[in-house]
Amino acid sequence: MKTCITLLKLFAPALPTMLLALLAAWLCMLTSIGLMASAAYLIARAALHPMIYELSIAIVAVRFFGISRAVLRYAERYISHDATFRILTNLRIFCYACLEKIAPAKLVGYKSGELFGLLIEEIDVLKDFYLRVLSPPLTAVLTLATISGILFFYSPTAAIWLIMAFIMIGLGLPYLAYHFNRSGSTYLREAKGIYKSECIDIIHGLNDIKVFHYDEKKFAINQRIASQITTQERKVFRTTALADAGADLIANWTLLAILACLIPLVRSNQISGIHLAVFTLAVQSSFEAVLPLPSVWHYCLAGLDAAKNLFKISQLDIALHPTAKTHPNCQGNKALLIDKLDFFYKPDTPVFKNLSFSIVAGEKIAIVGASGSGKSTLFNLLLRLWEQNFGMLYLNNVPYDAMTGETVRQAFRAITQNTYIFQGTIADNFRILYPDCTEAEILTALQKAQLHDFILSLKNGIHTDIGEDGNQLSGGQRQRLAIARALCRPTPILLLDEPTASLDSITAQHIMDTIIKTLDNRTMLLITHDLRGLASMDRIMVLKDGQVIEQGSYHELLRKKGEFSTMLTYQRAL
Ligand SMILES: Nc1ncnc2c1ncn2[C@@H]1O[C@H](COP(=O)(O)OP(=O)(O)OP(=O)(O)O)[C@@H](O)[C@H]1O
Repeated sequence: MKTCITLLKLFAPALPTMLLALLAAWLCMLTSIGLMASAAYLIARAALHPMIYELSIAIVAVRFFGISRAVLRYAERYISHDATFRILTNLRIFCYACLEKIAPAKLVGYKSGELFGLLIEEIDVLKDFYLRVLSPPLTAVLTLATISGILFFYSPTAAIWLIMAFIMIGLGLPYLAYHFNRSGSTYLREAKGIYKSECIDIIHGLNDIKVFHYDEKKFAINQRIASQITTQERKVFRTTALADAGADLIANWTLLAILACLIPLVRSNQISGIHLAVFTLAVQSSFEAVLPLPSVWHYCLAGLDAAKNLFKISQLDIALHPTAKTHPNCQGNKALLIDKLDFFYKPDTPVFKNLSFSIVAGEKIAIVGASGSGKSTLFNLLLRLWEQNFGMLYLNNVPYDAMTGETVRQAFRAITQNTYIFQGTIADNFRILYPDCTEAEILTALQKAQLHDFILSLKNGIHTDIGEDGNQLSGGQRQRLAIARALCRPTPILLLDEPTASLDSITAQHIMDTIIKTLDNRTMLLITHDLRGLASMDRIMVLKDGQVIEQGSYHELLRKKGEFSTMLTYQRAL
């Protein structure tokens, strides 16, 4: 029920268009019935060889209903598709806004196939909810009310037969189809999600699949799921086809029953034989409104399930940022305070326990530590991509809980281990971040990242298409492009997670020198495994078991001969 209400709220902006489309559908159905009735009248009357002028009204009626039916059908399709596209726009914006707020923290349990399904398929199902689920029953009810009302005037029994037939076709058959197919439909939805994840897995892992000769096994798994889906789909469509056939059978038998009610009226001269033909064809034509109903259940269930999945995602945002209410101004140079922070991905394996430290505005800090010690996790918490379990983070003395994730992120620019290069040109990748960015700004940033010469050697320069995730660049070039993008405009705090890991040591050193020069008095946090070039940092923090076990300047730590000094000695020896 709650899902239906939320769904209808999303449909609300398209309500006037939907009502207009419904009116057009109802009028179209009436003109369709009018066409059959006037044609029946014309044929039956013509069979009695009347004077031609006696048929003129019937001829005009046939023309009128014939033309207006086509016009109304066009209008109905046009308006209902307009309503559908309005709904689609609302749903896409809603879904994207929800995903954007909760990614990545609350999406960990989701497979990429499921998310892909959510963005494409589930929204497609919902977009048709009006056309396939809401409109057909409403049109059927309006048509039934009109035709049974007229029929009731001549024969109440015939009207009752018609109402019963509509109920059986519109409710009875859909219920039976639902009953037989419920588990099949649920299975289909789940299996399709798994199938999509498998396909995405194959696309991402194509190289490794080939290298490790995993092709046959992987494709066999995929084929098995695909054939299970086909078998189940066959079952679902068989039931739907049986329900459609049942609907035709009920319609024809009801027509016979109505004829049986009307023939005695002809005998007793209460209606003429011509009227009998008119009623028969009008009733037969009215079934056109109810015949699509047996398949409504299928679309209705699919739509409600899709809506549930979508709204589940919208609920996750409330869980992620429960207390974000104010939007303090976070511009200017920032200081950070991490106070008694606890964090875990899984309750039994904490990443941080009671972690506390502070960063003065303008400080350049390196965070080092063994692999898995929580360095990248710290960045994710600073960027509020994840929420801490206990403790608090402060940005310029403002607690994170008092800000939205978006406000927090405005203070940062980050190069993470998985920085994504968007599909399009080099310039596009800058303009995603800064839409008004000039060519000169892009070139200056590229120069800082030592990518300038390479880009200018390309035929189309910064307008060169670099493919999906920059796959037409080398790993090091992709990394330098990410650095250039982050340095394009000044930002209060720069977070760098191993920004030069795929670069040769000379280029890496040059880039780090440029970054530090560019930053002036702005804050920088650098995660690195390369301990040699850290002398220029104000402070180095060593993370171990979720704690800062050592901190100080490069030379202080060397003198101390603790963890950092040991790590550096090992690295030099290597
Ligand atoms: N999304 C996740 N879900 C569950 N556990 C995770 C997730 N991301 C990281 N972890 C775990 O959290 C711990 C810290 O990981 P993190 O990536 O922060 O380490 P790191 O110090 O950056 O490592 P590296 O130097 O190898 O990049 C690791 O034990 C890792 O297995």
